[in-house]
Amino acid sequence: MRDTDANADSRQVDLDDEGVHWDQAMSYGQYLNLETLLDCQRPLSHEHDEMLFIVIHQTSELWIRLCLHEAHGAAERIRHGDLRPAFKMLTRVARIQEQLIKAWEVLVTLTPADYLSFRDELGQSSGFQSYQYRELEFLLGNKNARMVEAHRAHPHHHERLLAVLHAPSLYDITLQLLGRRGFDIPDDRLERDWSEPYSASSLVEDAWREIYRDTETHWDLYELAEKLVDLEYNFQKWRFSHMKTVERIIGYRRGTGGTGGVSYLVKALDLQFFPELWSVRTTI
Ligand code: HEM
Ligand SMILES: N[C@@H](CC(=O)c1ccccc1NC=O)C(=O)O
Repeated sequence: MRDTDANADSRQVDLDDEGVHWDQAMSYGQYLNLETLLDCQRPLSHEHDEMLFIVIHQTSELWIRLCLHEAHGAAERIRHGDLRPAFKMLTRVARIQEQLIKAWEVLVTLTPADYLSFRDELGQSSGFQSYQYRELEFLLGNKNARMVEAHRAHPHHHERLLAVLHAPSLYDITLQLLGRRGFDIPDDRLERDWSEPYSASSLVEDAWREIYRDTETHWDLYELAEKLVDLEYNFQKWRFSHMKTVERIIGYRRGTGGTGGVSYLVKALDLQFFPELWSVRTTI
């Protein structure tokens, strides 16, 4: 049976009725700088799957860019005790992290042989050199001055990483807020060499215990604690998925960045951002 004219019409939007602006001063592509963006995918090999590898990394870097924007914004609000906008930003970070975690499902469609077909092209480059990832780790509180060395050749990235290394992390800022709210936070957690890794304190755990036990009184601090736990929980999920994906794709080969590969990624799973927010769960 042939389609009637009416049926055929219903399969197309009538653009004349819509009032579409055909000639725009500012176009979609201009606003989003699409020509530049879509000119950034330059595979080095002729292997079909290298495009996937590039796009996964580039989209991840874009999401991390937004995570940094939101997490810096949240830190600034927490510094001023303005928690509601901080919650909104931290919730957004958690949603972005879900996207980053989901992306592994696309990447695992790459078989070991697919990846090995262009791996040599990568030389000694590695995710280890992701300056945005390192900034996010520093901002959340995983401080390690040696990680900055990998960025010596790029003064701009090097300087920025040093600045974030030497600034209080999201957790340091949170503990300062707890101090201002009357909790007994040790002086050496309120002011210290911020470039040093944070070490857990039983007084800080006591403070979180009080907040978790009496949520009615400390509702906003309890909510802040849970937002931070969401963030760390998602971060660990990302690290774990990365480690398992790497194991699935390159097995126990060494990494292009010079580490042991999977063994290095397993060690990174032990690094905690907000230690007392986890330990308090045993003592509450
Ligand atoms: C086939 C896919 C991948 C493989 C085989 C792989 C492998 C590795 C290995 C072996 C390391 C350890 C450093 C080294 O020696 O190279 C590493 C680190 C890293 N990779 Fe990947 N990776 C893959 C995909 C990704 C993706 C999609 C991202 C997203 C941005 C990413 C981000 C990172 C980061 C940030 C590090 C540093 C982690 C840290 O220092 O804790 N990797 N990767
Ligand atoms: N470290 C990876 C290489 C790698 O994955 C990579 C190389 C260049 C740019 C990003 C990468 N992704 C994450 O580490 C490997 O050993 O195969």
